[in-house]
Amino acid sequence: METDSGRMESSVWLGNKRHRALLSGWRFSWTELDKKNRDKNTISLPVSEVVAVMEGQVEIQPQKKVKDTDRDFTLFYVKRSNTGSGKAPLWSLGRSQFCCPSRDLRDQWVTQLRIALKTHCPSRPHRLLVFINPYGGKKKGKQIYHSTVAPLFELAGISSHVVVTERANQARDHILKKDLTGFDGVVCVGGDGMFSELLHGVIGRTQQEAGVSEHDPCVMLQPCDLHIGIIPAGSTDCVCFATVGVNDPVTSALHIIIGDSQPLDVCSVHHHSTLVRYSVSLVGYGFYGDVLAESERRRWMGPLRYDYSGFLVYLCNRSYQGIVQYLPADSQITSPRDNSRCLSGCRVCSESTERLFPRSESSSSLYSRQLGQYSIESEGEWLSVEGRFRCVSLTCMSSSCPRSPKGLSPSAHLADGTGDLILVRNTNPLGFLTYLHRHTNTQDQFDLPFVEVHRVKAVRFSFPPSEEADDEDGPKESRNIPAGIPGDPEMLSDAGDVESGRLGSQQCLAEKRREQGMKEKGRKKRDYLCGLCSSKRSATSVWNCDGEILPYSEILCRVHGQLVHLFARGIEEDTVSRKYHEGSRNCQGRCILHN
Ligand SMILES: Nc1ncnc2c1ncn2[C@@H]1O[C@H](COP(=O)(O)OP(=O)(O)OP(=O)(O)O)[C@@H](O)[C@H]1O
Repeated sequence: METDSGRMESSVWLGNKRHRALLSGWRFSWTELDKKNRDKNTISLPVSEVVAVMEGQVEIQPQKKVKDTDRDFTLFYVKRSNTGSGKAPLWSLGRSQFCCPSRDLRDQWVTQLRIALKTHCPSRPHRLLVFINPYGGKKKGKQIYHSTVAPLFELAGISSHVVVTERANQARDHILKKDLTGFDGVVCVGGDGMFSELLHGVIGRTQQEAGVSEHDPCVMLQPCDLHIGIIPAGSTDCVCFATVGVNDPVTSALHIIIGDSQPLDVCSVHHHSTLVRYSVSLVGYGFYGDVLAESERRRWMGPLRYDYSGFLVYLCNRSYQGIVQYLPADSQITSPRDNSRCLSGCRVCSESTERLFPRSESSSSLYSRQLGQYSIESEGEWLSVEGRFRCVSLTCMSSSCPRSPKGLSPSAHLADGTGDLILVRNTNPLGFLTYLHRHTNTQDQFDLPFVEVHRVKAVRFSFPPSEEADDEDGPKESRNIPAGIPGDPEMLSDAGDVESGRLGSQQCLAEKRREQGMKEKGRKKRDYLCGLCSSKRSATSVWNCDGEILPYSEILCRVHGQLVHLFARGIEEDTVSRKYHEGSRNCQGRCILHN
């Protein structure tokens, strides 16, 4: 046996096999030895992934059993298993039971490992406030928490205060108003709606305490200290998937236990001088707004309502007029088309931490200095795009989900202080279907003539002055001809109208009448299909903000870099993401795989 500060080595037994156990700094390993004392297999893990060290022979699954033997100790740790489906690895609770030659040595191992845990994992939570939505997803929130998560928290020595919600917004109000002294984090057991409640509560409370007005879009919001954990138990768990890589309660619970910390950009949405909501995944107008509005009317259908509504809205074939202004981010740093992916330990995001929070003697004083200087108007040049759009989307993350493993914007970063603005101009139904379908396969959804994507810091959406009250089928269709889009039949026919008008020949007029007749027919067909949707055919859509309908159409969105922290570490690398990088020609060595 050998010990010195932070290092310990000795023989131990696992079952009937002799091993050499070694604790060296931030790693603990055990190596099987053969009869001639030669090394066989080694298992090595970072101390930060040790969940607990217990004296005796301890089991917690299927139920807790403790045999208080003299020479044994049991180690619980994070174990990864590949799902084989290209997703990030699932985490489960690994367990190894060590037998030492003496009780003294056992006690030394337990002490040294616990000291190492304290030294190398200072940010683990000790006390958590947990909100369970009993009606989220398949209504299994309480069961998931009590049978799967609570035993893990107990094993790790985390005490939790559990609130089972009785109404919507109870979790948000609790965080805003109640005393939270002593809590190291808040956790939701539910879906994206529950996460959003915690997000609004945590940001709102932090700004109240700092005396910052959330309504001012130019204000520098105060970053939040209280971490947020998500135990996925909803029908949509996109935020969990995009920040952990899988929707699995055990994986998420283990990330919370070991105190992982993932900063996250948040987008504030304003209408004039009022804060409307915060968003982390999607602020979407047009198609995504219509699908949400449609699905809200069909809540009785359960999770199936999203597919059904998506299908109906697609058939309606709608597009909407608007002006999108955006403040571009520095394109020298990253671009939404650089084929990189924001994975665990992302260099782009950590360099952005340096940019957003440069080291200084007092970070708070730096913050207050920046507060006075920031102005959306003065930051660079706003660019403007006007036209008719199938959808306008802004996302602060890839927004990947099990159905769309690459997400809305595959190269978006979780914490670089930017969002990706995706503009899908009006196109024919087949073109739009191609765009939607590319979210589910490896093809580039931005490589289409009617799609553009920009990395941005802020976005404004408004209507052209003459369009606000107009109906979609009024004369404006011919007034606002979107910029020429090669290969788009619908756009080409509009451009043809203008050309024929200039020639003024009888032949062209006859041609134009024929085309208008066809358009009329097409419109009748669309009107019929729209009749299937419950909503009235309208000149404007609604905004879908992380699954909530916004009450305003004209909005200003601003991205706040690393405003909150989740108990997560981003998506761990898997074989699919490696293929994705290897296939890329534009990577320029910025993605973490090339670090
Ligand atoms: N006890 C409750 N009763 C009614 N609504 C609640 C309750 N607790 C939370 N909510 C609300 O329910 C909404 C949906 O919850 P959650 O996201 O957990 O489940 P979900 O099944 O994924 O949601 P969705 O119905 O949006 O798909 C949230 O917006 C939340 O505000």
